Amino acid sequence: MMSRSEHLFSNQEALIEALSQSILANLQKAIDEKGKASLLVSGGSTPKPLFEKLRKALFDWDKVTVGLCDERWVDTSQEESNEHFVKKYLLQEEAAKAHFIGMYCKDTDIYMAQKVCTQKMKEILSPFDVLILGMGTDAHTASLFPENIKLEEAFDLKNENFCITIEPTTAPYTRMSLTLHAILSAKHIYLHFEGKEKIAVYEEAIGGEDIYTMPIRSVLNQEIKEIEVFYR
Ligand SMILES: O=C(O)[C@H](O)[C@@H](O)[C@H](O)[C@H](O)COP(=O)(O)O
Repeated sequence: MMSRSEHLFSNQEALIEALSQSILANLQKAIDEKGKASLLVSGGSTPKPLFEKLRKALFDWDKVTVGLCDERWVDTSQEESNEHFVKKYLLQEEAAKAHFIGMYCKDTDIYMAQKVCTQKMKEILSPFDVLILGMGTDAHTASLFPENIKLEEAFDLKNENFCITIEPTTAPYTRMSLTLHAILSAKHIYLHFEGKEKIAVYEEAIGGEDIYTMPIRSVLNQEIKEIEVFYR
């Protein structure tokens, strides 16, 4: 049976240090095996200090391609864009040498974009080596929001689409999200969250079954892949 491994920290510095070391070690393993690595990251406010740490690491960043777990469908010049966020906080200093493949395609209708994104990700980023998820206090992960009409399709492991459009009813912006199938295809999956409120959400998530009310459960309570939880 696959499991969750939990890494609980008492302060942010120790968490970021351990998480960044673990991520870099797994990227290095991929580079040793196949000469390149892919790193899928999430948006939100939590990853900022992690990105600021990672970007300083002396590493073969030119062998790394960075992609996204989800994107808000706004122009990449806007602060709300995850592409904007990743370019601003991760792809700097040493990590400026990394390659980047975003989800947003300017002149494509978002529903067509599902196909374009899936194709791009399968060709360039897959197999995913390292994937880092976040979690909202409503128990969403990537852009898989609770009680959303698209969740059934997003959770269907026979659905080979990597990307799905979601219109959250509880959060702004139409989104593009990785599907569960895409998330669980990653070799190393991390969940990173911080704060008491999210710890309570996490405890509730691992204690229950309904993945539609708490989408993070689809990742936490499955037996296909191990998930490493870094939290404080
Ligand atoms: O683009 C997004 O919205 C994210 O990828 C999302 O899934 C995020 O990880 C959580 O919302 C947590 O966000 P915070 O770190 O801001 O709480």
